[in-house]
Amino acid sequence: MALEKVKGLLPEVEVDRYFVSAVLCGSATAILVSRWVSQRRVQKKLEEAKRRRELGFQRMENAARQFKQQNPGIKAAPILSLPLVELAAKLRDGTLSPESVLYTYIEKALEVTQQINCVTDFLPECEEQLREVKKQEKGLLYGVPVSIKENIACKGHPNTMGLVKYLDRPEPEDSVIVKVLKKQGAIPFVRTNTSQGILNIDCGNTLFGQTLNPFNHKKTSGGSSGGEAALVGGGGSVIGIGTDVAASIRVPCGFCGICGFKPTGYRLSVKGTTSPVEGMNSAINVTGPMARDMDSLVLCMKALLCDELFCLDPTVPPLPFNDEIYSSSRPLRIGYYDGDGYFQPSPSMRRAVQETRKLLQEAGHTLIPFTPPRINFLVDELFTKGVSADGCSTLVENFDGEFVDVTWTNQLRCCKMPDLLKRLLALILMPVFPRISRHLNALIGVGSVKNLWKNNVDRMAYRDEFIAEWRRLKLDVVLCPALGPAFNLGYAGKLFVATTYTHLYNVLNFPAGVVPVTTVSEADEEELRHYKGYYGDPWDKRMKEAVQDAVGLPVAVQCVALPWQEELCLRFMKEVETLSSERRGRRKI
Ligand SMILES: CCCCCC/C=C\CCCCCCCC(=O)NCCO
Repeated sequence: MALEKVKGLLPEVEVDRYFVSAVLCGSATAILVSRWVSQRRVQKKLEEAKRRRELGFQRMENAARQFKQQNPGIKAAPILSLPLVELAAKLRDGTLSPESVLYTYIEKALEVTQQINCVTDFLPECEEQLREVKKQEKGLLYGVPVSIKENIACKGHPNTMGLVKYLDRPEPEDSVIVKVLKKQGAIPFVRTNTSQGILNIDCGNTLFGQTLNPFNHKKTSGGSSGGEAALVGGGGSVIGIGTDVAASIRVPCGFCGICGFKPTGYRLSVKGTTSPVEGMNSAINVTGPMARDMDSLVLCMKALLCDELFCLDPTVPPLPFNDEIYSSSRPLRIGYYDGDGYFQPSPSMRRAVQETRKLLQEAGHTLIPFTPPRINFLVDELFTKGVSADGCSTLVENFDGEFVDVTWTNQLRCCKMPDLLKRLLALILMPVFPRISRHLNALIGVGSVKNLWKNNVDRMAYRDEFIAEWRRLKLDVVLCPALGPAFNLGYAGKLFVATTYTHLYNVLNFPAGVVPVTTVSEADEEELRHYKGYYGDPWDKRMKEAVQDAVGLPVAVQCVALPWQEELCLRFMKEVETLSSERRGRRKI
């Protein structure tokens, strides 16, 4: 009846059924064919990139082999075991030649990447740089081979972030950070793997594959600077540079048992580095050093904070490294917390903080409990809503036409959901899983420019509140958990929100770094069996599964200072490193 009525309202037109079916079938075929053609194109590009990558590896392998044959007396082990400070000193005084160090590290990096797939490409121009450094005045990093995360521009190489669409865009010039490193005599020699699109704490993409943890191949190296952390942790590089907008230096460093430092945004240059959501300012993207020990991080920061940096990027404040603050031994007032109220720490994360707190107290510092204010508001309203202010459209566009890596499918599905569905699901989930419901709501974004400005105002107010509490307690620094231990493969891409411990300090824009202090014990593993999480929801269940089977893996703590107090933060990190390594030494006796 109703259909008849509607028909009656429509103008009388002769419809040729065969013609309509032909048009529909033709359109469907055209769509399928064009999709197939574009997938073939992507596939071809992927294969070509893999072939080029292999050729690059072979070329460097040959160069290293040739050098070794010509210099049979050079032993790798004594070079590879030198911490950066000693290595740099030996290079400067001529005890070691830049060639011997570079080719030794090339060989080692090849060996490490064959096991855990952490290097994306070798930089053949490192051989030219080898000749170049000899012509210039010896800098603080004279002759030191340096590894670079793949989203930091090296002239002639694309910043792909594991996305095929960027393969054809070689960078026209080095990033400022790379230029400064070269000015200081360093030799960038490899680029390292990232998560696809660099907004993930895993490290896998369809271009370069999955990077594994150097200590346990069933675990991820973490991300997004996971290639860097795995290479340094595996001994294939003595110093590397990563980027961090939420976790990407600190999480992989924690997972791979090395030190990593995220300075205040703008203290180091990000010119020439690609960010996961270009233009987004709700969490600040930074570059920072990653290395096996604290002295290496400090030497790298000293080298980077030089006139060359201030001249190449005038948006960086001209603040050279302040040795007086770094060298001070004045006792500190240290705030601490072992859980943030959003994601319950794993037993080893909490123990790492508690044991470090005790060591610091015994060393004469004052430890004061500290609670980050309004954590749900910070995570859902300021971080997640801020990062996805555009309803995730910038990020989703990045994945258009790409084969999506398994480490991303879960999260991308959430991001791609129509707003109405996100809202509906959030409503349904609210009574049972309130945390997941709030997250879904946040992924809708802010809706208007006016709301984005309001979000910015809220962020500033939150920062003032945080600083006021810090000041009320007269704190110098804060000690808190670093996410860990390394997740089992397949979990990181489903546990983005476990980055609360780190992304808080990108929203606040405070300097923060991680230092490994302990390893997972049998007792931690046993305690994990009773882990319920703060909410008992599917995320908590996943977290428990993610960190299981980790006995012996490294666990770090996080050290934080107020903005622009990089030197104080590094001093605190160094103290934590010294105290925990002394304790480990005592335990061995
Ligand atoms: C725009 C979509 C947002 C999706 C959901 C946001 C929630 C959590 C995201 C946290 C993931 C952080 C991974 C680490 C990112 C990072 O620091 N990248 C370095 C970039 O230089």
